[in-house]
Amino acid sequence: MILDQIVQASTIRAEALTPGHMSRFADSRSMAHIGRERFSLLKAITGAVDRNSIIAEMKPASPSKGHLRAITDPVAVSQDLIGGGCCALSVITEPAFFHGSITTIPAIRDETKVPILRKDFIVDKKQIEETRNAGADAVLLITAVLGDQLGEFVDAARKAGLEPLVEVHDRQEVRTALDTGADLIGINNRNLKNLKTDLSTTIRLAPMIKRADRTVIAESGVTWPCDIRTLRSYANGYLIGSSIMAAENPRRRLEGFVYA
Ligand SMILES: O=P(O)(O)OC[C@@H](O)[C@@H](O)c1c[nH]c2ccccc12
Repeated sequence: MILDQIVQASTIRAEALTPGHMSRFADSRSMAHIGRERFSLLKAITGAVDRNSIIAEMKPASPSKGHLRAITDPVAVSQDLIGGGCCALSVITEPAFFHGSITTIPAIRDETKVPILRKDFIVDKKQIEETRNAGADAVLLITAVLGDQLGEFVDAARKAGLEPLVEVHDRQEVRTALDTGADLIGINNRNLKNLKTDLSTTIRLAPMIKRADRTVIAESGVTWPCDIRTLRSYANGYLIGSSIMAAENPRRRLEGFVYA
């Protein structure tokens, strides 16, 4: 199963993280911590009034789609997406299966005046510290990966000054996620076991989350503006990667979602 392989590779990388590695992105101007202003993902999602809240994802490749877009100039890509009206950026940092890199975050952070979400398979608390030092504002925590450790990781993220976005895919995972007190819950429409997407996952799970007064992000499989219209009464925001990255003009594709 692909998820097991990705988690295994992430675990090996995380075990190799040393304190020197974790602080290698620290801002030289302020020694231990980066000087970048902080941006709230929750506020960015719930604060948009005249547009849809889109988290645009910088993703070079994926196990399901293969090559999407070479990101040779991350600053240019991120500025293009911000110009297109996204409320936040998601940066995939997983190297082996998604061709991402943690270095993309420090490369763009000083120019980026929207929240930055680090998207990876977090399995070790050392990665939380690494995420903060890289300059991210929020971190993805996957319920299917962390299981009963989820609560601990939510607390660790908050302690590090990061907003956790907790990812779920079924009812049991929603219950686990709600128990941690997480404010932001991402419903992954993609089944990580067979990589198939089904937008009705959001329609099925969102009411449980809204009833608990939490914010819902619809993740994966949003391909066209009509998908936003389908999910509008269920989700507060949308996380979109492949459709934007594979478009000939990513900014224009993003604008279609923002103003759908
Ligand atoms: O490219 P899409 O179908 O728009 O999906 C984006 C995002 O939801 C997807 O990349 C994703 C959701 N959860 C993840 C966990 C790890 C890596 C990637 C992901």
